[in-house]
Amino acid sequence: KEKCSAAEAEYRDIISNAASSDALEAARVNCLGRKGVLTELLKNLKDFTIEEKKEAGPLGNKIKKDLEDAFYSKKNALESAALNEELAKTNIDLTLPGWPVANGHKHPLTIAMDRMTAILSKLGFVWAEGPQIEEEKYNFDFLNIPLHHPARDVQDTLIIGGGAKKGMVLRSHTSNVQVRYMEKNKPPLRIMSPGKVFRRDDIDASHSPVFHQIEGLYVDKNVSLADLKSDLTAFMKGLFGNKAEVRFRPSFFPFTEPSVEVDVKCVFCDGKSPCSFCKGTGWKEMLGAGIVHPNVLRNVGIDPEIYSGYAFGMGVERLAMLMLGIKDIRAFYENDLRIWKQF
Ligand SMILES: CNC(=O)COc1cccc(Nc2cc(Cl)ccn2)c1
Repeated sequence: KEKCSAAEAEYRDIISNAASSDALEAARVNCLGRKGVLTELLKNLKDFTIEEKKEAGPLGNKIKKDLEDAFYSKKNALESAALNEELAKTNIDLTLPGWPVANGHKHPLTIAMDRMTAILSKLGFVWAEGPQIEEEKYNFDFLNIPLHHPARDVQDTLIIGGGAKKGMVLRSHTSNVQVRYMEKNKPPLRIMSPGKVFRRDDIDASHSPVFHQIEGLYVDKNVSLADLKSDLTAFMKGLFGNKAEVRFRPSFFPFTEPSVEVDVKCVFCDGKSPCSFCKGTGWKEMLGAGIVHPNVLRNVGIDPEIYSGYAFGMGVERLAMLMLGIKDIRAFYENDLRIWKQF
């Protein structure tokens, strides 16, 4: 009993004065290791009587446990002291938050395009694509746009040079896809053609030489303005919500007769207070449409006596600017993260 207490006192002293974890570990082995001082002392227990063991056993184990705890807590203290000393030397503040990980997201034009094509595909329109560099005949002639039509003037359309590319233009709408599709497929057909289109426009807040459009075309038997009105109303309600009000106004396009402009009631004002969105008219023009002109059907070999169809076209930037409240079309192409981080 005296020897154990003496050993305990001695090692408590060694522990409290231990200057390094190596010295501490060496002392632990000397005391509690296989050949340790205390281990050797406790081996004497086996020669004691049952009575003596009853008292000495628990006492010996308590001393052993207390010393183990003392070694352990001193080891912790030495290590954390060493770490704090290390940290004190550097000026790294470990409590600072980490760098925020910026989550990417789709470009707003892609978001707008996805929304429009998702609604149109639910309305049964199949996605069709075609060339951006197009023959004049598919961009103009087949669409009943006569040679003298201003749309064909060089100031409106980007003409690709002579040589092999003679008579080629950068398409000014995606109608070329519809024309090519009608040449190869017989009615009934119901297609949409999203894509990039080009105009000879100087870039400013509301014009860009490159922008995006979606066109739709439905050709079948007995297609009428009623089909056009119900389908486009569904499309507008899909885009602006079920409560959206839609208005059809007469218009003109060489490739449709009759032609209409489709307006949506202004969502920001009731049309009374002057609002920048609808210029106080209470309505916002969203897309153009019409019944496909019989000449166009004839040009692609579809008999207008048997078949009829409607078509429509809509700008994507226009919708994206409305959806996001963006005033300047150039924002879509300048990739200024200060803008796009807001969405
Ligand atoms: C941005 N686009 C607009 O404001 C108006 O676009 C429109 C209007 C009416 C019809 C069409 N497309 C079309 C295509 C064929 Cl193949 C035949 C007849 N029409 C595009």
